[in-house]
Amino acid sequence: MASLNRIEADYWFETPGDPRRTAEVMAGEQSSGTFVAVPGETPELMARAAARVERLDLLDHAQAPSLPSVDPAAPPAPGGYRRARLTLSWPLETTGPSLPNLLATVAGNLFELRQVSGLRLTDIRLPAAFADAYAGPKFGVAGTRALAGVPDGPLIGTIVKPSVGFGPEETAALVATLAGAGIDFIKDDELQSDGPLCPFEARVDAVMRAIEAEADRRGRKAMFAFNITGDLDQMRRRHDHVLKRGGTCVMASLNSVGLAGMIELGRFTQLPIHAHRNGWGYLSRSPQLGFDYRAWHKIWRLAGADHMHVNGIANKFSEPDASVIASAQACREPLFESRADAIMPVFSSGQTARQAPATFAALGSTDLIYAAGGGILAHPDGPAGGVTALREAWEAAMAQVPLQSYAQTHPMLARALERFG
Ligand SMILES: O=C(O)[C@H](O)COP(=O)(O)O
Ligand SMILES: [Mg+2]
Repeated sequence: MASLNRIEADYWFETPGDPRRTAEVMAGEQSSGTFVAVPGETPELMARAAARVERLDLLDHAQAPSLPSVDPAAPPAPGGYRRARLTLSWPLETTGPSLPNLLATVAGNLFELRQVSGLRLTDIRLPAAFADAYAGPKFGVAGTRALAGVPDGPLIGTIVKPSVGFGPEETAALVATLAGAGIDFIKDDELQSDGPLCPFEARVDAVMRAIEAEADRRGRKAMFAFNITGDLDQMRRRHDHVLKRGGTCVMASLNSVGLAGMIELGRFTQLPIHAHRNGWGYLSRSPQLGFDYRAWHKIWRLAGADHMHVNGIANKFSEPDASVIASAQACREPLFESRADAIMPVFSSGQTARQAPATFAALGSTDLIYAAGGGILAHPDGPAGGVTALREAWEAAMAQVPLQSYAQTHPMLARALERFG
């Protein structure tokens, strides 16, 4: 982010009223003002504390409001619903470099304002004081590669599936097979943490025995992201247990642990944090409401996320490919000029060998974790065949050889293409 002494936030919004007046309402609501003038809101106070409208670009009109209004029976706005792009700024002095208070400021009581019929936070830019206050990712791309022993190329990964139901030993047996096949990365599914069916510590112990045994043979330790999602004490205890057993990654569900949870984990951790974004749909699925990933991910990355989920090309959800790639590219851009803080985008959701070429072509980089759950485990020759097939798919993608041609001399890839056609 550029060097600034004000916080900046970009929005897309839609309004039945005058866009300039709406922008001023947003700035007022989120700084010194309220719905009516109050004593003390002097020009001097506003000069030091008020949010400022930095830029307003008018866009198209919509015939109908994108979001329901307070009075659904109200007649349509005579001139239609004007859309606009807006940049607001705030003096750093009002919030200080505090992520939770930043969130309440740039994404607080805005989305429900009656003056808007659509509102989306599209980006944020922060003063360097935030870089002093938050260390950001401790491992990022380089640290993850070093711990996983993968100096270049994608990290080929999977998710333990069935997501829940296996006990510790069944999980470890699957992990032994995957590690034996040369996988780089495995994660718990977000549904698996510390239930009685698969207690956390027993799972870590069994899985790490399998991983260490394979690491002794191969000289390279597969990275397993153990899901430590819980309250603060639980997360600290689980982190320490993973560390003690030689594990190299912990995972947390961002929307479950919340921002304070992630900040605390970011400060505490001695391991990379694999940040799962489950729940993202309720923050983003309507294009006229919520967040762009570019804005949202910056907050969690600054809090300490080293890997962040971005969905995947031709995913099993509803997100278009262009949006997935924009998210992944955002993870690769530095947050601050003063430090290298790129993080690993995690492509995951219905990924198979098939999407490797398009992913590589669109991203133009192999700094990613490519995690295929069903796409590895449901391979006709079993999970080991799935790992081999996915690696072959990426070899083909990087060499720009069509998958079908490469499959002629790579039977595991050929079987994957048949299975996931
Ligand atoms: O947590 C995840 O990333 C998903 O469970 C992905 O699973 P899938 O590869 O089987 O879709
Ligand atoms: Mg999952």
